[in-house]
Amino acid sequence: MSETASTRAIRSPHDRLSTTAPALLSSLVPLLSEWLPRQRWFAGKGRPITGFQLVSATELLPCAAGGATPGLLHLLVRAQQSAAPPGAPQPVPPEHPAEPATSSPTGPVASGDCYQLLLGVHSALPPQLAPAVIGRPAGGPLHGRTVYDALLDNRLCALLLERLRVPGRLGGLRFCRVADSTISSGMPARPITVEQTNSSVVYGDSYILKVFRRTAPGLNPDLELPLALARAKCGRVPAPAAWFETDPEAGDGEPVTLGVLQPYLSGSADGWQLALNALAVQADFTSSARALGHATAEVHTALAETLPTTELRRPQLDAVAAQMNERLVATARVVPALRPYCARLRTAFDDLAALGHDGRAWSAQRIHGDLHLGQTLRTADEGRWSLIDFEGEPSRPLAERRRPQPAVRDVAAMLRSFDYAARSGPSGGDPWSLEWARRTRAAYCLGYAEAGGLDPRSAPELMRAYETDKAVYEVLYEARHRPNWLPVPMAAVRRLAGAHASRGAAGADPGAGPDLDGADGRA
Ligand SMILES: Nc1ncnc2c1ncn2[C@@H]1O[C@H](COP(=O)(O)OP(=O)(O)O)[C@@H](O)[C@H]1O
Ligand SMILES: O=P(O)(O)O[C@H]1O[C@H](CO)[C@@H](O[C@H]2O[C@H](CO)[C@@H](O)[C@H](O)[C@H]2O)[C@H](O)[C@H]1O
Repeated sequence: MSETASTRAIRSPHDRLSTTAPALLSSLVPLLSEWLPRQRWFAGKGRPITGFQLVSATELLPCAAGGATPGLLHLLVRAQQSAAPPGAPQPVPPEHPAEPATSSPTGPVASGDCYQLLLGVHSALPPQLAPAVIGRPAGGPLHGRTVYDALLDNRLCALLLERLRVPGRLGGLRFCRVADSTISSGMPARPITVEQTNSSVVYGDSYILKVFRRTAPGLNPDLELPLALARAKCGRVPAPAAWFETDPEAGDGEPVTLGVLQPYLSGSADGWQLALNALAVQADFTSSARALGHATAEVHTALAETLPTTELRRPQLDAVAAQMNERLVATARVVPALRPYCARLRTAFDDLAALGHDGRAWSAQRIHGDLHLGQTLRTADEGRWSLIDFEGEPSRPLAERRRPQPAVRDVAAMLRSFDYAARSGPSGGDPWSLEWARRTRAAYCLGYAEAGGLDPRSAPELMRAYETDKAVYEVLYEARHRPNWLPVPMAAVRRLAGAHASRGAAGADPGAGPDLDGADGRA
């Protein structure tokens, strides 16, 4: 296993780590090799780790031996991985190559995903932190002490909040606070336990800090877009209060966004749970969906007003269609069940490309990029919808996620989510649930158009192409993360492929198409 500690990037307020970086990394390698692949947020599951590179290390609290209090170490570690071992079942490969590594004047930096780790270091770990243990290094500067996931230690999480309250630099990190935000001190910290892509900690009932786990150079859209929306006075997205990033003056290249603190919408419920609750008692969801359509359109309008927009003409539409096609081919290579539908699904992408052939232009803007019911919160008191998690699809490269795109891509993604809800749960996929999905989808589109968004019914080719692309993404996502869920996007694949067949054979079939009809104001 290879190990590289780029000492240039190792910063410590006490400059202790810079001299011990290689020994630190060597002592952590056996621990991380075992612990990292077990984490929900580890993106490279199924491929053996062949080496580590220590990109940066910062002591946030001294980790000196013999102390009664824990130390806190911030690390950025690149995990190098090979393909699956010979003879092992082939894992679903990553959808994209690892994010490009930051260049270094000392030479090329090894490729591989870069992860953010916050490590607690303690001589005598309290028993309640046993689930957080990573291991005990057998040598190096932390020899004999217990290293553990600091984001599960309320005391260390509280310290992180203190750092965010006071803007400034520490080692290789920079802590930033929005000018008019008031963050009180001493709020109790608790990690959240829901399934998520990153790791989040709630402070009191006031703030939530998301710590990005897989990092990439550049501004994370989950900071960029909420900041822009706050500037535009859009009240649909919690406005960031503080964040931290790598300090561009301490390292190379662009800052890497590492974590964002935003108001916690206490007592709110997420749209996924609300939709499942409605389905469980056969309740109507159209008024909620219509209101969610309003919220989505408001966010899109604000994004288009504050951030650059562009136009998609023939060359751009051709490129988008080609990219969708590539993803289809790549997914079918590893999910054989998709293969019989590829030819008919491809017609959706051909129709998208054809839109550019008559000289028309379509507008593109910054969008959410991974909109689904789990990214929506409805407040308990006012019943008002908010949108969260603007990171985009986590498996796509950052540059792609930050590109302007047609806003209907978010609409199509949300329509997929209503379909997911109707096909999950005990009665998933029964006729009543499917009719629930059809009405809910229509109400959402109606709300979106009412609040000024492009009426999705006026862009059926765009909608079908983006819905198909999303279903293909979901096929890969489920194959990789939740194989039991694969039938859900596969049902959509059959429907969307059937939409082509019925269009060719017998004209429009409302049961098989993108289901945009029926928005009859019953919401
Ligand atoms: N501002 C907020 N207020 C209340 N809960 C939130 C807020 N932001 C996130 N959450 C909760 O945290 C969960 C994870 O947040 P999310 O941003 O989706 O993280 P990830 O990108 O890691 O999946 C959400 O599903 C939601 O339950
Ligand atoms: O966790 P993220 O928010 O980053 O998003 C990823 O995981 C989602 C599942 O948690 C996944 O969403 C898919 O499943 C949802 C139900 O669990 C459903 O509502 C969505 O429509 C469906 O796409 C999302 O695609 C993925 O990027």
